[in-house]
Amino acid sequence: MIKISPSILSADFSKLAEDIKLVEAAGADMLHIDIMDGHFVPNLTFGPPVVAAIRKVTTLLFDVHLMVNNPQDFIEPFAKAGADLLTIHVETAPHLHRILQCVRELGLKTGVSLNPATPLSSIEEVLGDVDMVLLMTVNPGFGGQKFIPSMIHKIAKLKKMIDERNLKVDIQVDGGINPVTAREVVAAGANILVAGSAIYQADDIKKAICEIRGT
Ligand SMILES: O=C(CO)[C@@H](O)[C@H](O)COP(=O)(O)O
Repeated sequence: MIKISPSILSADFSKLAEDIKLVEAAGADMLHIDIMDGHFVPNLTFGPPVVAAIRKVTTLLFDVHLMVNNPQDFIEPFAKAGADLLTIHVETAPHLHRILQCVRELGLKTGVSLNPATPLSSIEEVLGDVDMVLLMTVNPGFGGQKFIPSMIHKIAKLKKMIDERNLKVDIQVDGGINPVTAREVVAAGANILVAGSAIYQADDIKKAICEIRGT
């Protein structure tokens, strides 16, 4: 089953609650919330108070993607704000195992994310400790970028690593996902697709979600 996680980075922030309800009504499986700090990535987005505020308007699972330096400082605040799944970038966490343990102890699902240039070998030792791996298919920071085709091979390689170890780990992809690239990433092994502009810029959001999911 392919799951769709619309990225609110592409929503209209002046009517964020409304835009979240739109994707919920259109059949989204979860909500992708990009947390950017202006250091790890060259952009700024939301802090815990915004996440706590939107927690009141939807029951969608909150898929919180931390693109911040010092992620250990933000785990508890985002857990309290209502995150369900917290994804940490491997590039930001020298003590990755400890951070993931901390996320799990707070009762949240754990994700680990890799930038396009970061090799899969960096997560070999924690693959058994995560619920999800998020492979960035663009360089993180902005919506509306072009999918990087060489990421298809990386997705397939990760799928093989997971299957060979008989693990149940979701593969999420994020960046440049539209109905065309969605087919390619799913064929390679991805099962959770994040999409921002392809959903929020569509005339018919429900149709866009169905087309990306392939239903
Ligand atoms: O994390 C990011 C960008 O850094 C994404 O979640 C974007 O929001 C995806 O946007 P599209 O590429 O789908 O427009």
